[in-house]
Amino acid sequence: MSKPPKLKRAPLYSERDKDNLRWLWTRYLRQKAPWLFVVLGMILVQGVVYQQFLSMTESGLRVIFESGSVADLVQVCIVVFVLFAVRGLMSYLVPRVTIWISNDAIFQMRRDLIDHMMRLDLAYFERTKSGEIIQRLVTQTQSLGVFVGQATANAVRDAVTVIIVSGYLIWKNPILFATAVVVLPFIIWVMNYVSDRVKITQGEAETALGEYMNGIEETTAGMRTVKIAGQEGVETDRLMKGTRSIRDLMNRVQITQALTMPSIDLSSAFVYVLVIGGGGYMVLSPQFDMDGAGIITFLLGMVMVFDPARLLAMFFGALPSNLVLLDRIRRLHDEVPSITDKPGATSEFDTRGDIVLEDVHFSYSEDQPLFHGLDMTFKGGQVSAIVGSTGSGKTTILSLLTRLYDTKAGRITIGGQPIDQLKVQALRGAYSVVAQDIVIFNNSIWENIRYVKPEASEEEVWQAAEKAEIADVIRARGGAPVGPKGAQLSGGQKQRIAIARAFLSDAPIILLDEATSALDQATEARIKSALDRLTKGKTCIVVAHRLSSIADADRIYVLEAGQLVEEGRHDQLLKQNRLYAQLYSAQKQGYDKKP
Ligand SMILES: Nc1ncnc2c1ncn2[C@@H]1O[C@H](COP(=O)(O)OP(=O)(O)OP(=O)(O)O)[C@@H](O)[C@H]1O
Repeated sequence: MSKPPKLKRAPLYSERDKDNLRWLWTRYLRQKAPWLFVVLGMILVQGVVYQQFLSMTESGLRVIFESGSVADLVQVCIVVFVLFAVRGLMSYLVPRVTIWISNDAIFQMRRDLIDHMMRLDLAYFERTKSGEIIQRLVTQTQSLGVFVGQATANAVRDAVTVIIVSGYLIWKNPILFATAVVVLPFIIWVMNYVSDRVKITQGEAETALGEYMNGIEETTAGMRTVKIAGQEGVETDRLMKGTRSIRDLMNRVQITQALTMPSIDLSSAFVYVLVIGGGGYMVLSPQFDMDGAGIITFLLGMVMVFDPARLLAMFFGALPSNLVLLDRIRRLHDEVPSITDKPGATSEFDTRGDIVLEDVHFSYSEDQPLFHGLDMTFKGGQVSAIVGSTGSGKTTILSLLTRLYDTKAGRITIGGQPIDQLKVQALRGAYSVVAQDIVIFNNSIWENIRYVKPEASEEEVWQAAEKAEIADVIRARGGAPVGPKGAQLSGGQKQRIAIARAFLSDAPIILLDEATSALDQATEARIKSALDRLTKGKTCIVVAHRLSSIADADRIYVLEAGQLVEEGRHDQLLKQNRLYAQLYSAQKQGYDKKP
């Protein structure tokens, strides 16, 4: 086995952890403060019950050793029974309240994370592995919630028991107690050692788990490609590598945590020996006021301190892992969306006006500039087409128009109004998009169409389906779900669902990004006439590879590596005999050659 890398020290309770805990408290727990006080009250009762139990035991023992009165003994037994009944009741009520508090905190945390995630920019999802997001929303919130609720309440109960019982023991016999706690520095040292290592390794384990989940997501989503390419072995190896590293890291975390218990056990054995030895000496020596009942009670007290102390040690062993989880969750919360409504943003704009790009600069990353000074005008009410070689930036223009990304410089206006002065929802609501990556849910086709307009009537949905030539497929399939991501549908059927959605939402601006690329020519021709009806009188921007499909566009823009190199109508561009004409004749030859 390779040697694990040397671990850096990570403070148990850093400034960031303090800040995260404050955040957790103010957001999710402070509102429940009255209930937390109730829990604390019940925990205090439990602690006092223990102290009373000790005191009653001592009295009971004295009754046995000294007075021998059966009536007194019965009385002591009844009180001890009542004390434990009270403790039992508290042991039922405390988890009841804390389970409710923790599950509600998990619920609120998940709700906030979902809300926040929905506001984040598309860019966040394009750089973050989906496994990581799933992990935060599912497992990390769950573990943290349980820890915050039940584990913390138990730890407080244990701490209260330790404090009250120790206080009682100190009051009874400070010298013997001081003798018993000489092992304390050793326990503290072990706890520090454990938490340092757990904290670092837990962070690595969470990252590995996120990658593993992401791997599963990618492999299952791409199973068609995996199978056709015969890459099952490669994918198995990839996932196994993930599981192996999770196993190794979890071994490291848990083996380190397991160090806590034996060291506590060893310390407790040491303490018992000291108490029996020291206490025995005190009983035997006349200069101390200590009798047999006293030393038995003291030993019992030490047992009662050590059990909760062991549990407290376990709690502190698990604390660093949970601080790591809290930090991961907080980091998702700290992601700031940049595409939001500006102050004074309006929903009022001329959706039928011209869409103008003025001196637009944009790049996905600093080292790969895409547009530097792009000017374009998409006339309101007309059909404009963008063509160009692959990767020239066609789809990116549509992403900028819908503010999935913002320009780095320059501006985009609709009807003269800059789009970043508009409410994002109002802007996006003005578009119907039929794109290449169609999102299909595992629901019926009918429900999939209705997704864009849940309030639509049954008739409207059917009309849209008829126009997009998908109604027959709906009749044939009935309400059967279409499989995850529409796996049971053909590419053309998915495209027709997207087109039906565009018909249904009936937005004033239509963006078609390779909208008919997966259709056969006969269906494309039929849908083309429906699309012509859909786009009539509306502003329509079409991104197309198949140039024949945009020959009648009012204006065609030709892009090359982010630069606008030509623009005009189809016949004008053919006459210019430059890039467009070359692309067109290359495609035409390709079609002509086809049998
Ligand atoms: N989300 C992204 N993050 C980083 N780079 C991206 C992203 N999307 C696209 N790119 C890059 O930006 C460039 C333009 O991409 P875009 O999708 O706009 O091209 P396109 O002309 O629509 O191509 P195609 O015809 O192949 O669909 C490409 O080099 C692409 O690799």
